[in-house]
Amino acid sequence: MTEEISQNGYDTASDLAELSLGELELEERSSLRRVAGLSTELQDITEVEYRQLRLERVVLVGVWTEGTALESEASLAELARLAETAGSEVLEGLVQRRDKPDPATYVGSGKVQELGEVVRATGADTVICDGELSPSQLQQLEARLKVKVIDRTALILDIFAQHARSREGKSQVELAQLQYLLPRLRGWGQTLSRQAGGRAGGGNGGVGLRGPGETKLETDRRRIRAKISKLRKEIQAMSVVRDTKRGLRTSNAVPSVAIAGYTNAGKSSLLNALTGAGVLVEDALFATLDATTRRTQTPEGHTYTLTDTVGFVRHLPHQLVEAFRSTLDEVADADLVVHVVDGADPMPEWQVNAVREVLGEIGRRRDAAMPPELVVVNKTDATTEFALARLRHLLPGAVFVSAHSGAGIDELRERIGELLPRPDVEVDVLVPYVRGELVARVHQEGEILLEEHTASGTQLRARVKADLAGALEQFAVNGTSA
Ligand SMILES: Nc1nc2c(ncn2[C@@H]2O[C@H](COP(=O)(O)OP(=O)(O)OP(=O)(O)O)[C@@H](O)[C@H]2O)c(=O)[nH]1
Ligand SMILES: [Mg+2]
Repeated sequence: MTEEISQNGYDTASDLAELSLGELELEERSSLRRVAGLSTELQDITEVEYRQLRLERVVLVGVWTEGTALESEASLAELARLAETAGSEVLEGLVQRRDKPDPATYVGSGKVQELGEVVRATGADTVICDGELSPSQLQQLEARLKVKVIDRTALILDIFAQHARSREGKSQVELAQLQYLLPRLRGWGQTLSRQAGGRAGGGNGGVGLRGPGETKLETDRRRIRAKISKLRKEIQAMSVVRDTKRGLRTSNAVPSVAIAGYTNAGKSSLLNALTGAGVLVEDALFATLDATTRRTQTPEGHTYTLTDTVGFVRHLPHQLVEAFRSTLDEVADADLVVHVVDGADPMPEWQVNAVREVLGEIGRRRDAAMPPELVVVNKTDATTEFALARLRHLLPGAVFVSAHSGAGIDELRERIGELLPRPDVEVDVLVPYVRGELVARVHQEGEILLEEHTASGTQLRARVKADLAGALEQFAVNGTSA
């Protein structure tokens, strides 16, 4: 039977594995297990009414192929948060232990019936699967369950579609959605047009259906392909503007720091704590989709830029990585990546690995080395000493901060200052007082080794970047400016 698995296939290194596996009987392993505490909690009756108007009622289902029971539940809990972020009400979460997802129906075909019973009992109108399903898996599940079925990828794309604000962000999301839809066009075209019925239009097709809109779903692939290439060109044109802006910053020799990390880790909060930027902070996944750049200074007074970026998630749909290329390039082109980790998360190492995976993917695609990484554990105010000790051990060299209380922020400023590229050209110059702006630049961008005010100007020995060295060359003392 495909649904049974060999016992030693799951002996992971984790010390949790033994305990949780030991508790599970073989038979129970392949059954659908209810994950407790997943249902969306409603605050009061008015909220119930409000939600029922616009929300989907969803049942989540995951296939647990590896790792511990705890991990599989954490994965489904994250899916629940994603579903809620997209505006769904989570009624039930189920996990099936299996070697690998069933090629035909994702969960074992015998379990589809059980799942169907749960769907009917709870009155759900949508099933969300914790993975990326093939077009035919989606089709077959929908046919058997008689409700809409979407996968994790569609869910994440949906959240991005809801949160995109800028024209560039909207185009990027639409590109990703169309790429996702293209191979699924036939299967979805039938079921969607029937099920979405009267709710079509106004971008209100519900979870997984917002964005490109149904009329487009029913057009043929050629038109979608045409739209895809049009969007690609638009995004390309917009990223030229961005590159120019970035180019200006680099030619000014202002080092750049990119803040990357798992969604909801506190990246925007950290940007605010470091610069007082006032960027949107929200307890929601993927609150930030547009990169915000602010200038700030190291404790020594050197200016650098800090850019807040879109958050990552486990199994970030590759269509999004592709579509958000220009945004993610901010990270790849930075002089330093500040990798923010949510210290209060129950499985922070998952977050770290997922983020490093995406960073690695960006690096591979560009075939270039990624900038150095400074790991910052945030939310130290909201976690235990024990969890922090564990993280100190797991992430040597990390800085521990709380964007809320401000603890550790000064140390973080110092560490960033230390890790920024050092100016590498030593100059020995006498700058006339009328060129005070050059002296100011040396103070801002360079490192002063010696400064003296003489009758004919400011005498400076300093380390600066090549472009500033060029501007100072005319004032070199004894012609030794390099
Ligand atoms: N307790 C505590 N909560 C924090 C801290 N920093 C951020 N948060 C909270 O964590 C949530 C997410 O913060 P954001 O700054 O929006 O996180 P983000 O990484 O920018 O999230 P996305 O843009 O959605 O990927 C918010 O509810 C913040 O108030 C902190 O130091 N301590
Ligand atoms: Mg943010």
